[in-house]
Amino acid sequence: NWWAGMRDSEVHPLQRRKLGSWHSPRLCTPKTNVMFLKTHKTASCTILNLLYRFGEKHNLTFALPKGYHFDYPNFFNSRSVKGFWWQNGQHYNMMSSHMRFNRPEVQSVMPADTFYISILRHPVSLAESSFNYFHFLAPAFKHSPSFEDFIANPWKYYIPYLRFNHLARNMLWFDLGFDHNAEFSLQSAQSVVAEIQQTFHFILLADYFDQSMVLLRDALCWSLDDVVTFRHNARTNAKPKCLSPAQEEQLKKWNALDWYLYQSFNKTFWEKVERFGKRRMDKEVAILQARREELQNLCLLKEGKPPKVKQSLGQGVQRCQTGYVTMMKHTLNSNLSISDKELCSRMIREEYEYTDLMRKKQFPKT
Ligand SMILES: Nc1ncnc2c1ncn2[C@@H]1O[C@H](COP(=O)(O)OS(=O)(=O)O)[C@@H](OP(=O)(O)O)[C@H]1O
Repeated sequence: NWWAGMRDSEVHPLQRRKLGSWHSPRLCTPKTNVMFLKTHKTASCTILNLLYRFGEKHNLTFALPKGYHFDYPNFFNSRSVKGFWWQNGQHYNMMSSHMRFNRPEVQSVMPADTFYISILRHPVSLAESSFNYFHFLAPAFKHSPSFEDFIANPWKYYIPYLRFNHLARNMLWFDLGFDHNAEFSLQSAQSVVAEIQQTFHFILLADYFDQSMVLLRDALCWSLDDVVTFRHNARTNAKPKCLSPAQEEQLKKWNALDWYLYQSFNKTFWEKVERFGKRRMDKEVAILQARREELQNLCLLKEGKPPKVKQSLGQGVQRCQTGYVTMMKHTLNSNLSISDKELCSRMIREEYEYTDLMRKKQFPKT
């Protein structure tokens, strides 16, 4: 594909038509009002990075928290948006920091034509990531000698409604604003999924990150480089340690609400892929990966590169290890040109630093 590495700006509009779907899926207007519900341990920092980059590039305004989240784990309240009350009638384009979703409050802050997105991850790999990352925060994890012990007998360590214990059980359900300790019933799970489908226009899957980016780009009518990312917030010490099928089943049972949620949106995700076209998807994923590779080679020191993660259409669970986390940090190549340095710095900028920067831009005096 001779155009694989091209930036959109380098492609003449007439050529775009010839290139087909990747460069010009249809005559569309890029969406600039986007609400991203940032769920936990789901590649959400990687998505946040691309949203901040897009916002910065197009001078968009963000509904920002006073710190780095909207008073999490409490339900979102418009009062936790910096400046919302004293800047009466403030219009925001984007909102993307951690929160516990609360639809009416979010809708009171965001414009009516906002495009709502969120991201889920397979509950087995999510639980493992959460156990490692939140080991000292979630009481249930803190009191478990090991992940295996926790899986074998979660009720020994888990007290419902203890602050931060939601990180140990059905945390996606919690982040989406529902009761993560509720008994599973098909009827109520179906009605929650229906409610989420009514609110959110697209639910991405971390396990199929690249496919998610292709669909997101299509839905938002954005350019290729807008959705090319480096992996953020990844562990450096992730040695693979497989869980047995029985342990995986136990985790799915323990997180029955999240498992139902994941299965439901996994189904609709692949229906979307079907409509998009499987061959078209494969082609566009390849283009995305080639561009990421190109940008990694340009931007990152070799030893700072994130590990390659294999993603294939048929594969679900990413099996992992236990232990305590150290996070991967990207390091820029030296001697980049000024413009490349700017581009690369944006791509590696972490959540806190980027949030501070956007806050400074929007509130220069505070
Ligand atoms: N591109 C891409 N594809 C797949 N997975 C990815 C990607 N980017 C980040 N990650 C993984 O997401 C985990 C971090 O998630 P978050 O950024 O949501 O964490 S946080 O809740 O904001 O702390 C963390 O998972 P674990 O490494 O398993 O802990 C990251 O490795």
